[in-house]
Amino acid sequence: MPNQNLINLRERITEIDEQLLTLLSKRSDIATEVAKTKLALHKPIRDEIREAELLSALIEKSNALGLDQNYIARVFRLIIEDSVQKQQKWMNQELSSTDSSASRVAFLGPKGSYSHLAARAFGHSHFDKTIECSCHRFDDIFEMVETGHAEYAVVPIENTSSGAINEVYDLLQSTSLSIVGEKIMPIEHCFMGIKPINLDEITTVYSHPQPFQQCSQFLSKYPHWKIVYCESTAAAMEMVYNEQNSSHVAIGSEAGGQIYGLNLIEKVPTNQGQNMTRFVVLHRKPKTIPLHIPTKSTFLMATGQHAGALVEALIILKNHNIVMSKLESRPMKGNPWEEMFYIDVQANLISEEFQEAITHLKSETRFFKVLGSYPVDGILF
Ligand SMILES: C=C(O[C@@H]1C=C(C(=O)O)C=C[C@H]1O)C(=O)O
Repeated sequence: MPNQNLINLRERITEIDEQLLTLLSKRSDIATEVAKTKLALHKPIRDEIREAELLSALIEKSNALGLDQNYIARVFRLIIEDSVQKQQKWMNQELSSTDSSASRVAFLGPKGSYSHLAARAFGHSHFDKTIECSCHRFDDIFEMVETGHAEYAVVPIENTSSGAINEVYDLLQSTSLSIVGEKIMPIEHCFMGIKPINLDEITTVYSHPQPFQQCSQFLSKYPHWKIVYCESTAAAMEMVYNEQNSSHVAIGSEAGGQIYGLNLIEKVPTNQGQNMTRFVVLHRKPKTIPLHIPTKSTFLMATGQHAGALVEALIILKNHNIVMSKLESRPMKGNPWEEMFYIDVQANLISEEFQEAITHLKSETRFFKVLGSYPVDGILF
């Protein structure tokens, strides 16, 4: 016979839990109202400043109430994450009911940049009509898609010579968008000019610092060339076109140069034989990829800070026979001494083994989020 005191106490807990549920449901309804307002105001769903203010106020209050602040931070991060997901889902439904036939693709401009070429290649291979949305900054690209001003974003994530593009990794931490494709583009630098000339006729070379760095060995053979740094390879090509001086050339892509009416003079060898950039395609809704298509998935996780925490998480992948193809880490937003891990695996979100691994990983990590499953190298399903 259970003790009456215990029964009474449990009744009180049950009652409080029910009140918590009602409050969570009320909070969630208000979040949908917030999403409606944001859609009307063209604002993105996620507001990191508001989240940080909310969390620090709650942590302060939790101290005063004698509650553990890590526990409170974890609980409220989960509540906020759920609220963001719900709002994004609601916004997706609204936007898909007013979808236009043309697809808008956002990328880092200006036109003629390598990102533009990647966005264009993606658009051409998937839609009848693409509207190109050139943006000045990476966060503008994410915002365009989050707010429904564009359907897809094409952003570079890593380059074989210069490594990870940290700004993009950091934006992936807080975005509500999903990765739905990847595209690996060879980056071939070319001398582009207003007419074909011999290399010894060149006097001035325009480009972005990166191509200069990537081609430095070849360029050192021509020490008399004047080097002029520009904001982008596209800006360099525009400059050469505007000057109409045949001894001035730009280093950029052949296709980018054609946009500015320039001709290919010669390809420029890079110091490292193969120069490639991997782009990812982002969309508001995740895609389901059939199991027979070779698929990759990317997820984020933050492990606990005890010894061997990362190893334990990776062993879960091994135990489920999941091959990891990439591991990157970046400081966690709002918590710079903790690391967020970005992991690419050769697995499909709908596969049984990956689902099982996810269940285990969720129980072993402090934060876990799948960014998406997508066909290997470029084919958007
Ligand atoms: C509800 C909002 O949207 C998002 C969700 C939040 C929350 O659930 O508290 C806070 C900020 C936003 O990232 C909001 O902007 O207030």
